[in-house]
Amino acid sequence: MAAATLARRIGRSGVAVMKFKSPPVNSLSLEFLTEFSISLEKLENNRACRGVIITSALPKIFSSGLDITEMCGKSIEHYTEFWRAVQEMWLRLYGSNMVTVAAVNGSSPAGGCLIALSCDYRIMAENPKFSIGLNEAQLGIVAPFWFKDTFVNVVGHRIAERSLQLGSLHPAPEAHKLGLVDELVPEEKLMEKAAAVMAQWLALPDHARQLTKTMMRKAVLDRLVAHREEDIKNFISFVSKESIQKSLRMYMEMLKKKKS
Ligand SMILES: CCCC/C=C\CC(=O)SCCNC(=O)CCNC(=O)[C@H](O)C(C)(C)COP(=O)(O)OP(=O)(O)OC[C@H]1O[C@@H](n2cnc3c(N)ncnc32)[C@H](O)[C@@H]1OP(=O)(O)O
Repeated sequence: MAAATLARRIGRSGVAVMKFKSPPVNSLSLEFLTEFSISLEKLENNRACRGVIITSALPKIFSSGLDITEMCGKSIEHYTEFWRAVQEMWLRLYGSNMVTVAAVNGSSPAGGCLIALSCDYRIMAENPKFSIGLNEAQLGIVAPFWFKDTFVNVVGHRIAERSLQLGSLHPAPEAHKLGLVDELVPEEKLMEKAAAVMAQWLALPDHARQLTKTMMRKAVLDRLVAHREEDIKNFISFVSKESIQKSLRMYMEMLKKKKS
């Protein structure tokens, strides 16, 4: 892979630490997603690895979500490959047998939030400037059903419905109040806390924890597996619309203008 997006380390405790490192904002490009899925697969197949802590090596950003440039002005073939990579990443992470802990050390909109939601436990730095949420509606796009299902499974139907319709990005304290993240800690204590939570989860017998996790998540995972090709077609048809392309271009321009 050309870009070193991730670093991995498996300690004696059987815990890997994955650090997103794709400047400037850890956006989820096709290359990033592919590398992330391959790393997850390798860890999953490594018997020495029982858990993974996911965090960012960049200051202030966990992940800025899907790379919007991958969804702008590209070919049908590219959209197909990109969306399959997004699906693959989620199927691997949400369906992982490992204990997965997100140490959210920065903002985490949309696809970045999905990554955190797909873990077993979320700890966020208690900085009110950091926000998290599925803000797709703000971009004029719609979070697919499996993003929504993952969100509902974490916060419940009512909170998910309101937050999704409004495309809300919740500052860390609000995200904690809503149950979107499980704990807030000072940023400098994030990794120490993640390791302590991991140790607590790993104290249980793997088979019992894994079967329970599968029981809780199987219906949602199976739904995407059964409708994967249809979901790709829906994505292509949606993202190819001129009105959606215009919304995405305007959003990118707004991001650039914000700087000047
Ligand atoms: C049917 C479709 C379903 C799709 C499902 C999911 C959709 C998504 O995940 S869409 C992505 C949603 N993400 C966002 O809305 C976040 C957008 N970004 C931001 O709000 C800010 O960039 C952020 C808070 C993350 C960081 O702020 P800053 O530290 O101030 O950085 P900048 O805003 O200056 O950004 C630096 C640089 O990165 C570019 N950028 C940011 N986000 C993305 C992105 N998601 N994809 C591609 N590029 C991104 C930004 O434009 C800047 O570029 P330059 O101006 O060229 O430096």
